[in-house]
Amino acid sequence: MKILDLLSVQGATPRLRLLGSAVASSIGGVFLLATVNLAAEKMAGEGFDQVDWGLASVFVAAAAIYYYAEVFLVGRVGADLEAAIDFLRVRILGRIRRADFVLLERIGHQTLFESVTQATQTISQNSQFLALALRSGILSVAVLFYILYLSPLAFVIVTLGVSGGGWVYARLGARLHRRHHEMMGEEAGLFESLSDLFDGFKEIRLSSQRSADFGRTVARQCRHVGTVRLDVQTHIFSQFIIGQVIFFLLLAVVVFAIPMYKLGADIDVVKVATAVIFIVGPLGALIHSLGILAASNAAAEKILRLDSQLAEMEDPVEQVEPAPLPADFATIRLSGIGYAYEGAEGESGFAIGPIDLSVKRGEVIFITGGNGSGKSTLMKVLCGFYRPQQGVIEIDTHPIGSTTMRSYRGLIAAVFSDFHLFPRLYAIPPERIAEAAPLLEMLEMERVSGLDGNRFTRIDLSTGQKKRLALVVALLERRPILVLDEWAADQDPHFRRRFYREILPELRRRGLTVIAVTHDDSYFDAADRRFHLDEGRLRPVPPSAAGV
Ligand SMILES: Nc1ncnc2c1ncn2[C@@H]1O[C@H](COP(=O)(O)OP(=O)(O)OP(=O)(O)O)[C@@H](O)[C@H]1O
Repeated sequence: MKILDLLSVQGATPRLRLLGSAVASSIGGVFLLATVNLAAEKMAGEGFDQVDWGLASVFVAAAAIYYYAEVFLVGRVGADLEAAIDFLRVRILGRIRRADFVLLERIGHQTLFESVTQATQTISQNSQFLALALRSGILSVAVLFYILYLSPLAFVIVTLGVSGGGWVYARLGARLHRRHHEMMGEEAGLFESLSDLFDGFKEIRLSSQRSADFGRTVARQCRHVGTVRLDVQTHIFSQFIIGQVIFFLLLAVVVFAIPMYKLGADIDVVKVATAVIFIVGPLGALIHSLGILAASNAAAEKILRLDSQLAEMEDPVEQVEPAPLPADFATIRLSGIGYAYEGAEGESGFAIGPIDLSVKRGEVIFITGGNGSGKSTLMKVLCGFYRPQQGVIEIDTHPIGSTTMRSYRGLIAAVFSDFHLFPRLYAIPPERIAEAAPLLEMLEMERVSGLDGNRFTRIDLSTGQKKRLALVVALLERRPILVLDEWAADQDPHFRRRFYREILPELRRRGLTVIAVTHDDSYFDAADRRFHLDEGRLRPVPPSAAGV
């Protein structure tokens, strides 16, 4: 069971603790049953005015063992599972941070998100059912052994009855599970339609035919959800009733069938009947919790699979101590750089290169190119996310390889076209945060947002405004190379002008090397040099050339 593997992720102790307390709780339970039976037998033989204090003490001790083992079991398993989930979550987040970029892109955002949030939530919410299932299973087996002790024949009969009943009950449970899934699917469809109603409100209002058709579709969905839900509730109720009937049948076999076939001499019917009544609770709990545990088990499998997948994806660059690069470097050089995506089966993927580019420190370089010409791909190679399959990147005479890659990445600050603005500043020392105010002013953001400690006071802004804040963060990092991918595309004409005519020259004055992807042909003169990318090939554009 994957959920048990998950429990042992930090060592075998939690698993042993779980097993130990489940066994203790079951022993307590069986002792309770045996003492009641013994006391009843004594009373039947010696009269009702006799209290056997010895047996009463055993009963109290068994009850105490049962109680404490149960409390410990449920509390401890929850805590152990929670600790295992925390441990794995942190490990997975760390492995994501250190994973190879290309492989991580392949896994996809959705899988990562589901595994780290939804799957862990499913396990946390149902943690007590693991304890319940284990304790109920052991207790049921222990009671069966008690019946075996009372009479081997009764044991065979009850075991057959319990197995048959369990099989019928489990089959009903599987059908219920399927219907439950169906119901969740139908409900998800209904929620999707509801969010369509809000997101597509304008489109729906614009066309009365679409509005009427949408209304009919949603009404049909509502009716269907209602029908499936009713069916699920009926299934739950009939499963419960059938469970009760199976139990009564088992009791009838013990109380009527055994004496009828004159087997009573061999069997103490009253004691066995008490044991059967006693076993019903744990059996019901076992079947119920096994159904719920299936969901936790699937969630545990998902997390553990992702964890081991990520373990194999660790970027080799993260495993070596980075070698430093000269802080006062003069040139970044790309020589014969080539990178190709893996294509679909039998086809070759998009490729860039061979690319030769040499950028002097303090230069402002523009890169232009049509849609799909490979600009973002080149930026990812330049930033060291994609390792070039051919050629070499050099900082002065230092080639960038596994040992220097982390130091190289540390020279670059960037705002990508699909940038993310973090609501707080990470790894910016407190004394440098004061530099944010003039930067916010330079980017005309001082009245829109600001910093409260290391958090932005507002980030629910337009894309252009968020990009300005992302540039503030990039500049606060004080790295010598600034990479901007279509940064000005979302700015209004006034600010775009300000960016090319005032901000870029100011960045140049500060000594920053700027490599910017841009389409703004009115401002091409703001660059020291311009290059054009066409189907993955980079060529220099003479200063006199207008447009592309
Ligand atoms: N992860 C990927 N796997 C396979 N192919 C990719 C991947 N990312 C991009 N491509 C392909 O590479 C080509 C170049 O994409 P890229 O994003 O580098 O171009 P771009 O010049 O930045 O385009 P745009 O200006 O439209 O953003 C496209 O054909 C794209 O489909």
